[in-house]
Amino acid sequence: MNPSQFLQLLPIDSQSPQKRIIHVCHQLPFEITYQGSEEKWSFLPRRGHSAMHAGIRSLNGDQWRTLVIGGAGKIHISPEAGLKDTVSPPWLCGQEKDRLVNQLLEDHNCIPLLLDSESAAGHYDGYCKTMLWPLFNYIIWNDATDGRLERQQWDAYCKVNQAYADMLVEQYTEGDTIWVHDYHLLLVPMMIRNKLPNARIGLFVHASFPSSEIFRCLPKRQEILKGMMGANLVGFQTYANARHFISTCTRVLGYESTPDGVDCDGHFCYVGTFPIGIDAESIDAQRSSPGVLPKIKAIAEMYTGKKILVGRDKLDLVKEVVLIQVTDSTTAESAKLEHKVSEAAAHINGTFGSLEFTPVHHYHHHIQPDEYYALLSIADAAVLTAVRDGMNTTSLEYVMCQEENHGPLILSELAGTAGSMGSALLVNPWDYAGVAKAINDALVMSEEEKATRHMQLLRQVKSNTASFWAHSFVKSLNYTMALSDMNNYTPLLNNESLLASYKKANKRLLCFDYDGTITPICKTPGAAVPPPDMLRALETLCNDAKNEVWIISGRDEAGLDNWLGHLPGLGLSAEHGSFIKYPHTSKWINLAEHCDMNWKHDVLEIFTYYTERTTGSFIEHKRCAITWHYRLADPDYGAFQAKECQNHLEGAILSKMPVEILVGKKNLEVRPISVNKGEVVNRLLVQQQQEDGGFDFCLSCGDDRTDEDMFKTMSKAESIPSQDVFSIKVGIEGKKTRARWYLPTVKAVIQTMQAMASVSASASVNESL
Ligand SMILES: O=P(O)(O)OC[C@H]1O[C@H](O[C@H]2O[C@H](CO)[C@@H](O)[C@H](O)[C@H]2O)[C@H](O)[C@@H](O)[C@@H]1O
Repeated sequence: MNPSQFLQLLPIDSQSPQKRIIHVCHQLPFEITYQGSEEKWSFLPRRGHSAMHAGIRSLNGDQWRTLVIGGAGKIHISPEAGLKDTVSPPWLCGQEKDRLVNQLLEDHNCIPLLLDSESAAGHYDGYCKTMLWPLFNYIIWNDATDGRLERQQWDAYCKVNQAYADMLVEQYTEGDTIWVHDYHLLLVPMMIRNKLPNARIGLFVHASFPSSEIFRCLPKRQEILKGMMGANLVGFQTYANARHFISTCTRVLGYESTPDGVDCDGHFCYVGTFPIGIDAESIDAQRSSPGVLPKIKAIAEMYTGKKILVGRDKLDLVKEVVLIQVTDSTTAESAKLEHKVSEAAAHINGTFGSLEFTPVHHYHHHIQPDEYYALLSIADAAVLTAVRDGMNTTSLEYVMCQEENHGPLILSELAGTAGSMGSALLVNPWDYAGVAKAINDALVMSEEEKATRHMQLLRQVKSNTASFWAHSFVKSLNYTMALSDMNNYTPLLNNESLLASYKKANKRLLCFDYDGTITPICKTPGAAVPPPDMLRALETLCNDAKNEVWIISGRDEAGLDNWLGHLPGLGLSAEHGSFIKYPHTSKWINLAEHCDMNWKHDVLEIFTYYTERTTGSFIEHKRCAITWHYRLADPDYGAFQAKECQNHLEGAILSKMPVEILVGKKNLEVRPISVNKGEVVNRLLVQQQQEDGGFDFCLSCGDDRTDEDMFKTMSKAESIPSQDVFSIKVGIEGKKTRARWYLPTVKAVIQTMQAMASVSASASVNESL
C-alpha cells in the first residue's frame, strides 16, 4: 500500500494539535534588503517556487505551525542605507545579523542560513546546476573534465547540505516534523538522521527524477541515494519519478524494494507521488487585480485580428520554444540559448513575416505579474512544450486565467502536470509536426469543445491545489510513521535485559545464522568472508565455558570449515541442519543420510533451464541442497525469473518429492523437507537437558525464513524462563517473524556479540584473580 492510499484508510485526526513542521528549503521565500542600521530590514517575495511556498504557508493553522529554514541568498542594499550594491551575507556583524534573524522569525517564521559566496556558488551554480539538474532532466554532461572541478563542487554540495542539516538539528525539538525540499538538499535527510535517529523526516523532490540508466552515470550516485534514504518518506511529482527512484535504489544500491518503498539496512523508506498544485484562490485574485485589465486591452489592440499563442518558459537546456507568437522568457540562465531562440524567432519572422506582420515576438526578460496574467488571459491558446519539466505551474495558471475564454492548453507530455491534465492537447515536444497539428487543432476548436475541456482542467486545478499537496504529504508522512509503528510487531532488542540475563546464566546456548546475520550479504557467496571483529567476539564467546556456541547455516560443510573451522570450541551445522559438527570434534555427522535424494536431478534440470535464460545467475551445488542464485542478474528480470522458476518447481517437483523450496535472499533453494535449522536447535536443547539439566539462557539470531525454524523451536523451550530466551531477527523491523526481538543490521549483531563477549572476558578475568 502506498502512502497516498493510507490517507483513505487511517483516521484524519491522528495528529495532536499545533505540532511544528520545520521546512528546510534551499532559499527563503523572500529577497532580503538592508535599509540601514536604524531601519527595519525589508523582505519582498522572491520570484519562483511560488507553488511550494504557497503549500508551506497553507500548513500554518490549527494543526500545525511552520518554521522555514532557508538560504538568505544575496542581500540587497537599499540606496538609502549608504552602502553600495549587493553583498554576500558574511559582512553582517553580530548586531545586524541578530536584528535580521529576529525580524525574519517574528515577521515570517523563517530562519536564514547565511552562506559564504564561494560555498553558495559551488553548491548551486556548481553541483546543483551543472551536475544534478541536467542529469535529472535526462541531459548527460558532455564536457569531460579532469574531475577537479567536479570534486570542488561536490565538496561544496556536501558542506552546504551539512550547514542546513546542522541548522535544523539546532532548531529541532522532539515531536517536530521535518520536511526537506528538493534536489539542492538531497544529503540532508541522512545527515539529520545521523544526529536524530528517531526524527520524522520527509523529503520532497520537486524536480524530475530520471530512470536508473541515466542516474547511474552520476559519479556520486551512491552518496546521493543514501542521503535521500535518511527520510521516512520521499515524495515525487509523478508516479514515473517515484518508480524511477525505487528502481534506481534497487539497481545502484542493491536494496530490496516494494512498490511502497525501499528497504535500506533495516530502515524502510516509503516512496509516494504528490503532484503539486497552485494557490488557485490567490491566482484568481491576482488575475482580476486592477492592473491586469488595461494590459489585456493593450495587448488586444496591438494584435487586433490575430490569434495569440502564448508560451512562457524558463530558458534553460531542458525547455525550448517550438513555435511561439508571443513569448515571455524568465531567468536567463544561458546566453547561448537566448541567442539560439532569438535566431529561431528571426528565422520564422524572416520567412513568414512581412512589414506589417511579425509572427514571433520574443521578449526575453522578467515580465511583471500584471503583464503575465494579462498574457495568459488574452491568449487564444498556450503552447508549453518543455522537453522535460518537474511540473510546469504555468499550465495551471493559464487554466485559471482562461475561466472566461476557455483557450486550449497545448502541453508537453514530458511535463509533470501532463499526468493530471488529460483534457489538454498533449504533445510530444520532439514531434514538430505533431505540435504544429495541435496548434492548428487548438485554433480551429469549437467553442463547445473548448468549454468542455476547460471545465475539466479547471476542476483539476481547483481541487489539486498547493494546499492539498502540502497537507497530503504531511499526512502521508505521519501515516508512514504510524504504519512503521504498527508493523513493528517485534521490538528492537533491549541490550540491557539481554546482558543482565546473560550475566546471571550458568549454561547458555548461542545459535547464529551466518549470511546476513554475522557476515554482511555480498554480491557472490565466495565474497562473504567473516569480518575480523566478528571472529574475535565469536572466539571469546566460545572460550567461555558457560557457553555453547553454534553457527547454524545454509552453507555447506567445506565453506563453514574454511571460514570458521579454526575455532575448535564452535559447533557448526551446514545445509540448513543436514550436517552437524560438535564443538571440539572434527567429524561431520550427516543427519540427512536417510533422505531420498532422487529429486536432485530434476531440480538441477529446472535450475539449469533458468540459468541459461537469466544472465548473471548461477547454481550452487551442495550435498543435500541445490541453490539457484540471481543476485548478479538484472534485479527486475532476476526477480521475475525467480517467480517463474518457483512456480515451475512447485508444479513439477513439490507434489512428487519430499522437498521444500526456500525463498532466500536473491536465491531459491531446494532441500529435503525433513531437515531444518529448528531440528538442530531442538537436538541441542534435548541433549543438554538430558546430560546436564538444560540451558538457562538461549539466543538464536538469523535474518531469513530458514531461521524462523530456530525461533520457533526456541519459543517452545518450556524449561527456560521466557525472559531468558532471546530470538532475534536481523533486518527491517516491519517484517513478520516469530522472533521476539529484532536488530537492524549485521553491525548491530556484531556489537551485541561484542557486548556479551566483554561480559565473558571480564568474568574470566575476575575468576583468575
Ligand atoms: O543460512 P545462511 O547462513 O544465512 O545461508 C543462506 C545462504 O547464504 C548464501 O547466499 C546468500 O549470501 C551470499 C553472500 O552474501 C549472497 O551472494 C547470496 O545472494 C545470498 O543468497 C549461500 O550462498 C547459500 O548457500 C546459503 O544457503
